[in-house]
Amino acid sequence: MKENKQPLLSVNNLNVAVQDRTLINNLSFQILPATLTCVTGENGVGKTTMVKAILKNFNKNNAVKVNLKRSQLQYVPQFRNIDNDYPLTVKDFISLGLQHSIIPWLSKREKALVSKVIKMTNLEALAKTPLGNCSGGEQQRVFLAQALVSEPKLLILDESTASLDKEAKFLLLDMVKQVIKKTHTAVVFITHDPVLVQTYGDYDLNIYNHQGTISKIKGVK
Ligand SMILES: Nc1ncnc2c1ncn2[C@@H]1O[C@H](COP(=O)(O)OP(=O)(O)OP(=O)(O)O)[C@@H](O)[C@H]1O
Repeated sequence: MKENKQPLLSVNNLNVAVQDRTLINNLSFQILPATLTCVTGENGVGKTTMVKAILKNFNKNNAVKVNLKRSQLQYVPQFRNIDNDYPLTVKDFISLGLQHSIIPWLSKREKALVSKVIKMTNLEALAKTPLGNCSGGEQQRVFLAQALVSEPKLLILDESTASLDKEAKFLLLDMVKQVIKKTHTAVVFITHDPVLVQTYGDYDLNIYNHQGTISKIKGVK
């Protein structure tokens, strides 16, 4: 696939606030295709609120310029409580992420897409398992897969590895890197884990003292 170097997202002097409190002043950065940008900073600096501000301002003004359709941006949120008796199978849960056409059943193309994503996220053996029976690490892979079936160009992962053990964190990020390589999707990954930032990140968008600074991670070409 030929790489396009046009930014998918340009944030220009965005002020991020909750109620009357400004969390980040004049935030500016760009996201290029096929890159992994880590968003870092202490608890409460405004990382999740920044993502919500981007979604809220999506192409409404100059502060958030986006070179994609809304359906091409997927956000995997921080918390999802799946009860042990949650009945949907992994495959059915992933299919819910399809941008549905008018027909109520899955088309041939949609079925093929779901199968491709299940393979890509290494969930073949769990496809018929109820999601409630999956481990935390497996569930995170399923959430990733559900976001991927809509073929996003930009994927935002909010602390997707927070509850995972070390091995599962690395497995998930290995998978994310493979997806980036295969599909040129750009990933924005909110994380508190400096090892993951150094191991997998191309860029670090660090929020500190109400300012956001983006830098290339050492060793990245
Ligand atoms: N709807 C809201 N109303 C009032 N305050 C809010 C609201 N949402 C978030 N906040 C506050 O805004 C601040 C930033 O919250 P946010 O969740 O964006 O931080 P964060 O950097 O993502 O934190 P963490 O790393 O702990 O997830 C916090 O002080 C939080 O309490």
